[in-house]
Amino acid sequence: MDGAKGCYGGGFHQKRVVEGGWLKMENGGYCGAGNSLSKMVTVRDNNCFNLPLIETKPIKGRLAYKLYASSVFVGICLIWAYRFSHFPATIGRCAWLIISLSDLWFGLYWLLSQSLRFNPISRSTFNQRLTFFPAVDIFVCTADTKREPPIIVINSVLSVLAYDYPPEKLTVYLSDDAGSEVLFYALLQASEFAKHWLPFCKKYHVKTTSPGAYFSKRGESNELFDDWLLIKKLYNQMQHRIETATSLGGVSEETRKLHNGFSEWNFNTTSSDHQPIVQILIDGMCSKSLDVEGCILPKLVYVAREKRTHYSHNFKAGALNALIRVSSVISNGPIILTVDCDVYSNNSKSVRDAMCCFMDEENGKKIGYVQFPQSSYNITTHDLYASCFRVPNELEMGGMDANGGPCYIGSGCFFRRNALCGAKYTEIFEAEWNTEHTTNEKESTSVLQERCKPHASCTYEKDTQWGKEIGLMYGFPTEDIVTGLAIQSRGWKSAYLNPKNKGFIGIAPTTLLDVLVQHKRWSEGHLSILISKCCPFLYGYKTIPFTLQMSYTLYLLWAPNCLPTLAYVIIPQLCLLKDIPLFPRVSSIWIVPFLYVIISQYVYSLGEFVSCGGSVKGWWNEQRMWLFKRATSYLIAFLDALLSQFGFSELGFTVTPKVVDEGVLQRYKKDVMEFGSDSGMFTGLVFIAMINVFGLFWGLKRVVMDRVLDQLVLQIGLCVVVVSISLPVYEGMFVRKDQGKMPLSVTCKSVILAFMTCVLVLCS
Ligand SMILES: O=c1ccn([C@@H]2O[C@H](COP(=O)(O)OP(=O)(O)O[C@H]3O[C@H](CO)[C@@H](O)[C@H](O)[C@H]3O)[C@@H](O)[C@H]2O)c(=O)[nH]1
Ligand SMILES: [Mn+2]
Repeated sequence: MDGAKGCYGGGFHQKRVVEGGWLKMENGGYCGAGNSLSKMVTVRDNNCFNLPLIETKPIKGRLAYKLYASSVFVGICLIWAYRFSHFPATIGRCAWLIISLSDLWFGLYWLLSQSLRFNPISRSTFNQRLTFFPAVDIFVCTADTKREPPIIVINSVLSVLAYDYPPEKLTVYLSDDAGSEVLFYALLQASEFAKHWLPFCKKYHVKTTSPGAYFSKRGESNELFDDWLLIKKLYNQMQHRIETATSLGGVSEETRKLHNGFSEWNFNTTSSDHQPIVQILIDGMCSKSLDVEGCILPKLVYVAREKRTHYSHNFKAGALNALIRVSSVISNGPIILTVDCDVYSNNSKSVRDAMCCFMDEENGKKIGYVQFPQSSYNITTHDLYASCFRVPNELEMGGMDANGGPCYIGSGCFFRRNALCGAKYTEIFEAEWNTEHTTNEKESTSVLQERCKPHASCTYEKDTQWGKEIGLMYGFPTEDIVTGLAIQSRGWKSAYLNPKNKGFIGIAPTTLLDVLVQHKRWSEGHLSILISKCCPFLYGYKTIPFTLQMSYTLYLLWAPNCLPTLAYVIIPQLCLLKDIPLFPRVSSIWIVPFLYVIISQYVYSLGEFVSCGGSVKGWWNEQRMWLFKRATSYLIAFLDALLSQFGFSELGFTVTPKVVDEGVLQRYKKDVMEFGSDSGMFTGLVFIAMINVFGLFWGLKRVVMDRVLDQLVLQIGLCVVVVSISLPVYEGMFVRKDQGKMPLSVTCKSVILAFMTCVLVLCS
């Protein structure tokens, strides 16, 4: 059979060029060489009756929204007009200019945000109509056994192994960037437990197929009681063994004899320096890969790509690219699912749902990837750190979908392999689904493993397009967004699926600092995309719709938001001390657009939040995080992105911790904000909180003693808002006694700093 057909580059004849060991086809597609054994079938009848597999509906209430948005726009223009026409002649010119620019920024940013709100859509699938099941390769990646305990990783792996999908079509790959023997041991344990767990899930139609999550829920019916007890016991035993190995940081000599794979680890192996390791734990062919009921199990593969200290490994993007290549040798599924190690599958039908999008007769072939929302199971009632992404998940992603497709957010995303590997979409593209095993059945597992290793080596990518045009893109802390954008710029659409029964559930960070550090990485990554050649307006020029470019830009501009926000929480307050008005008098007609825009936008945003399922308190918490992120993470990210643009700062990836100690957890559960460490970020927060207290006192003093309310109302109002948003900060400084309170050093530093600033302003 012709080798070109083994690739997923399109079903027409291409001239092939060999580039870095990979075949490059004329239409821009890449694929692994060496899968020429595969047979291709073009599937036209994806279901018996040719009924649609997906349904797309607009989200309601758009006309009312458009009317409202127009009125806000008028208000914004009036504010701009006021700023322009009332430029002060003498004092306060500089402050006025800064606040005017901030108003200009906020207005323009609001305009961008409209691209997500005009025509959002939602999709539903008819997965029972699906009759053809292409092979799916599932990638789980982990990097750090301390921050990402093996038992969490194992639960994710088990959850995706147990998908309600033909098992011979599934292969699960675990990428271990920690190169840890303990994790290998844990996966070995999981491969044994899977033999009991998968039949159990099938028998009782378990939807939440992560055993940890499943057993933490109560209320099982009596009918499955015996089975339930038995399987729970097995799970607990496995958990115990894995946790013991984790705490010992290694496995015993006895255990090492259990599997040949342990020979890959010796005294010299460290997480940052080791040879490539590929171990097929369940190979789907021999009798060992049957479950206790005699049914076939999905394949399971452990991969630790080669790491050498003098080679940059490109973090998660590098790990996933190694998996793309290794998987092309072992299973070469035309669909790839990526999940993070802390994300488990919560809906056993997700693969079928995603497949509906790819196989839909009408629009399916254009779809390059299908994204599910990110949710977390450890969110407290009022979501203290705003980790729910409620409005983005429920509304904004649907808005992007209408504009050409959601962005890729790193986890819970199904890709068409060839779209991910650089193929361009063209009208004549015909999807071809591989229906048979691609591997040579006579080949032994160990030979196959050896054949995979070069694909996971450090040098493989040298002088190739990997990380540029093939696979996940390198050079950005947010590889996800830029990769999604690249795929869309190659002509593919994407789809967003948000079924009621959440597809994937992860773990949200549980301390303020973790959240801020995570947002720093994101916003820095976003800004570096915007100022690179991947800027949506350039990169997506003529290839993605203008509204989609706008939607991307809205996210990519997170970091610069710090400047106008900081201006708004510092300058009007300092101006209060000097009696400089920055807003219209209450008696002036110009106050109307200000009040209209401020009040209506607050009311609208509350309404939007509540209609997406949030609570009023949750909304308030989100407002607080809005300010905190802008004042800290975004500022540092902004500076870092600029520095790295000029080559002064190195790319990094701080892995978000998925576990915390008991005390922190208890406070988190009570919605008590966690400070506790001496971080520069907190110094900034206290500084702002104090400036606003001083401003408020001074303003009130003027009102009471000199009766000058008229011209300072909005400025005083602003202080009141910032002070009430910052209540947890004051509490952390002056009231709390627990470990999570604001460290005294931070309090002293920033109070003195704020005080000095105010004194300087007063004396100037
Ligand atoms: O060198 C590395 C670093 C990280 N990871 C993995 O990447 C995933 C995401 O890392 P995490 O620390 O959990 O980051 P988050 O901030 O939670 O991740 C969000 O943001 C990332 C981009 O910044 C995306 O890749 C993620 O999918 C998205 O959930 C985890 O599974 C890690 O194990 C690696 O495999 N190798
Ligand atoms: Mn994560």
